[in-house]
Amino acid sequence: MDDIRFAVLGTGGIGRRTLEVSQHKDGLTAVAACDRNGVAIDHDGLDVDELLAATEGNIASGPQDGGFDDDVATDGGAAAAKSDGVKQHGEEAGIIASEQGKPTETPIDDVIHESDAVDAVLLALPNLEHDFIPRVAERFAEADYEGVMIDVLKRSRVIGMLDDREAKLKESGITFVCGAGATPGFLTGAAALAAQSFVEVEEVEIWWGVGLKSGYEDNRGTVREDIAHLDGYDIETAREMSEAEIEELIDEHDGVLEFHDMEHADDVLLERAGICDAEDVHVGGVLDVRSDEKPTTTTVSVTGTTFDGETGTNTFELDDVTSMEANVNGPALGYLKAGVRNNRAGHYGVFGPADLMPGF
Ligand SMILES: NC(=O)c1ccc[n+]([C@@H]2O[C@H](COP(=O)([O-])OP(=O)(O)OC[C@H]3O[C@@H](n4cnc5c(N)ncnc54)[C@H](O)[C@@H]3O)[C@@H](O)[C@H]2O)c1
Repeated sequence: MDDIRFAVLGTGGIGRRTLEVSQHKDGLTAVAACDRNGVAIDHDGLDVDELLAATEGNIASGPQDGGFDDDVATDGGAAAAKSDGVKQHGEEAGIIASEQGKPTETPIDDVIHESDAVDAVLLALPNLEHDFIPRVAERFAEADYEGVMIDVLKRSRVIGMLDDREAKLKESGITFVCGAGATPGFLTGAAALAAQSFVEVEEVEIWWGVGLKSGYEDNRGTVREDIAHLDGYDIETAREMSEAEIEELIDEHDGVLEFHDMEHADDVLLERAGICDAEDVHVGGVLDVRSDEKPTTTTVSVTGTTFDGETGTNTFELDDVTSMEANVNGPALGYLKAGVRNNRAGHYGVFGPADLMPGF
């Protein structure tokens, strides 16, 4: 495939790693990156090493602003976080610490402005407002962007919000690949593949384990969103929590959070690919922020009936040594490349990870 020029929106825990992993893949050139405070653009290719070094331990994390009609980078809770002494927040954080970065109040619009020279945009933005990512997609469509957009969002309900905008995206020439991280994403694709033995799928069980000790500082955005899946919490309460409140909650659980029946889009993404009903998909897992070792092995189990009447369970298992960062960003970039192949073939609209696997 020809060289792919790509942009990353959001250079927090995930976006930084996307840039890093892209250096190990053929044909990918990062030409733009932004966070809430700044933007870096170089059509000949960003100096990724410099950008990563400048933002190491210094990401502009925290809840995104709620301003949907523009992308004014208000502090969105970062001031509260700063007063808690968390180093990666504050006015000087993130991309503007890089010599390639420029401060801006309109980081996403600045990337949209350059999007004629961009083949793919990876959205590693927070999902603490359900329609934030769909609205960003719409803004690219309104600017007649032609190319790929891909996100690593988790919440089931967001897929419908993207589908609602599909006509606009198609008209613009956008191939939007949604839910293409680890889960949903990698594991959704694995479930679609595992389902091929069966003519009828009864159940899909996804059980993940993540150990984040050395990556905890960099992944606070993800941890905050995961907290919204605990009993008694939702996206609004998680968004409003101070860093101190999050630490308190983590202390109460001795650093280990266990999740059941998560609203993960694997369910709707498998249903829209015709594999099973959304209600037959169950996602849960264990997050340990005090150990690098996975607290449990990540597995995908697909139970179904074969054409000749046998009932069986196909299981896909990740090695415990593969990190969350490897399992989100490798697949995200793989799905980005699959998206570009489709876009160049004129396939526009909204696609899930299971749509890019063998059909069912
Ligand atoms: N599907 C999966 O397997 C999977 C796994 C991990 C994380 N995620 C998701 O990835 C997303 C990113 O997580 P993270 O840990 O990198 O978060 P983070 O908080 O570390 O990073 C978010 C980035 O977005 C930027 N940002 C916020 N508001 C912005 C705005 N208005 N304009 C421009 N930039 C803005 C921030 O400055 C930051 O750089 C989350 O939604 C998380 O749930 C998905």
